[in-house]
Amino acid sequence: MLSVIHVTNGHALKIHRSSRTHFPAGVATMALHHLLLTPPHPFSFSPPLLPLLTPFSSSTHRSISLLTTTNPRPKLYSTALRPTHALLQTLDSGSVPSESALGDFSQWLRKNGAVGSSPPPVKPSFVPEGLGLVAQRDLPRNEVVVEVPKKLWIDADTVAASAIGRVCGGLKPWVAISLFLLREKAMGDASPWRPYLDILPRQTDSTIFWSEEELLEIQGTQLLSTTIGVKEYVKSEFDQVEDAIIVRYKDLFPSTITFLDFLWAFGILRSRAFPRLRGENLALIPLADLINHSDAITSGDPSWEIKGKGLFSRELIFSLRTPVPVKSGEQVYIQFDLSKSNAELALDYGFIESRSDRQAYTLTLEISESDPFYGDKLDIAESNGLGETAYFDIVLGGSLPPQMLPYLRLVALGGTDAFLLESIFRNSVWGHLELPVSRANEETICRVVRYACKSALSSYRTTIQEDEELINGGNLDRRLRIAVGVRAGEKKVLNQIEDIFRERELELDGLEYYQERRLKDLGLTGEQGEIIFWESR
Ligand SMILES: C[S@@+](CC[C@H](N)C(=O)[O-])C[C@H]1O[C@@H](n2cnc3c(N)ncnc32)[C@H](O)[C@@H]1O
Repeated sequence: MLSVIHVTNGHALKIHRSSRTHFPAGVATMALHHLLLTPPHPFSFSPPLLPLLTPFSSSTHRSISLLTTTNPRPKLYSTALRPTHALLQTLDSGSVPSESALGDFSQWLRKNGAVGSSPPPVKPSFVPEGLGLVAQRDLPRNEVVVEVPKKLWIDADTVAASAIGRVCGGLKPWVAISLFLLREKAMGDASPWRPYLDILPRQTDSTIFWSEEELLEIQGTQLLSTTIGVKEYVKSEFDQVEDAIIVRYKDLFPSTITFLDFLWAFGILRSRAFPRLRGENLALIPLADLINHSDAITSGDPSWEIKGKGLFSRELIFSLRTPVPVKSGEQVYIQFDLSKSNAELALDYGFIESRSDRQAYTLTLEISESDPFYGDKLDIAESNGLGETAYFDIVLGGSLPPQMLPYLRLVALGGTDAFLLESIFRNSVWGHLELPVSRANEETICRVVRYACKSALSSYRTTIQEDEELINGGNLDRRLRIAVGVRAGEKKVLNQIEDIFRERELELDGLEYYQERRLKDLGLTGEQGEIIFWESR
């Protein structure tokens, strides 16, 4: 899968395109295993998938055909019920429940004590983003808007206490909760969760739900590789659980559960679980999960907490606050996650932002196993918190991650510079790598990175200019807007990286390298860098 660029000193520097959201066959399982098990981390979605130097591969196309949902998007609105908000009219109505379903849900919440004070500060309502929470009076900053008792959460405890609890014991929480949701859904009226399940969208605009045609709009992007990787991961989890649980305990699962059902459940959990309620703590919190995201909320502080209530604080409740004052009739919003890139927002939630620091590209660098200095380089990388593969997220307008240049220099190290790999330098080598090592080494990294960027840029179907014309023209379908925004953002970051290394290449003659620094330290160079000779009589 990896593209290998041969460098002059006889060993190979592997560099390939990747994304924080890429999943190669080999590491997909591991990386994705953490997907819902760990809190979001910039690198939790990082493994490489598509080689940087090859165009969109045919195997990728096969993966898309295999995994793309072909579900027609159902229309749930009658014309009469269609909301009048301008944006809502352009929303795919398949993602919005009926008014009667919303009424039943509100009643269910009241019955189960989930609305808090009376009258409730917010009301679940139709909003441009589907459903949302609308203020019923002026709300000051930090006012609690929703309190949901634990008995209404859907988490591992809910599954354990249910009829399928005894067969879900060893499953990952997200897999167990997915099976629970699908079984309860199939039970219809017999399920106490029906009012909640009925208001969940059939799909979001997450790229995991895009058609093959829609995915073509992100051809060449890291987002596409990630999306395919995620779907492959969900498929592999489904295949396992299908044999081990669904078929084996047929009596517990009276209706067929398909991969697309399972993917729906995955998408629901991914888009609705609050960031710290993932992994082992994964939970769906009905009502609170109707809160939408706004980029106008710039504080990263979580707007919620779990606290004890009732006699001796025994009952746990999920409490959601408004991070800013909200006027009556306006929607309450929170900030979902400041650290997510547009690709992550698109994958998890199905929207993106225009802020430049959401536009990112992940370079994946690797120490080749065929490198004659593989062992030494790996040892040095590991001593500095990196590994055989390292992922570097580069943000539009931001500088290169501090460890990227030393790692690049390490990977490219060889020839007459290889002495730095000897064990006597082990404690100081990283310090040396933080500065240019030699002209040959610095030239190699510039050449390789520039080549990698150009190759990546050549795999997109459109130019930045074409994308910008589309964006400025307006009237784009929501998914196309996401596609165009993400592909334009990736290309801008790639151009930025290319520019950095082009400029550096022009400065190669003016840089100070290891040998000059060393001579200087020993007092063997003059003011102008000339070498001082001693003549013996
Ligand atoms: C936690 S749920 C919020 C409730 C959701 N609107 C619904 O109808 O059930 C997150 C989902 O809401 C939608 N959403 C939230 N904030 C959004 C925004 N700023 N722009 C577009 N869609 C948004 C996306 O579909 C996202 O996956």
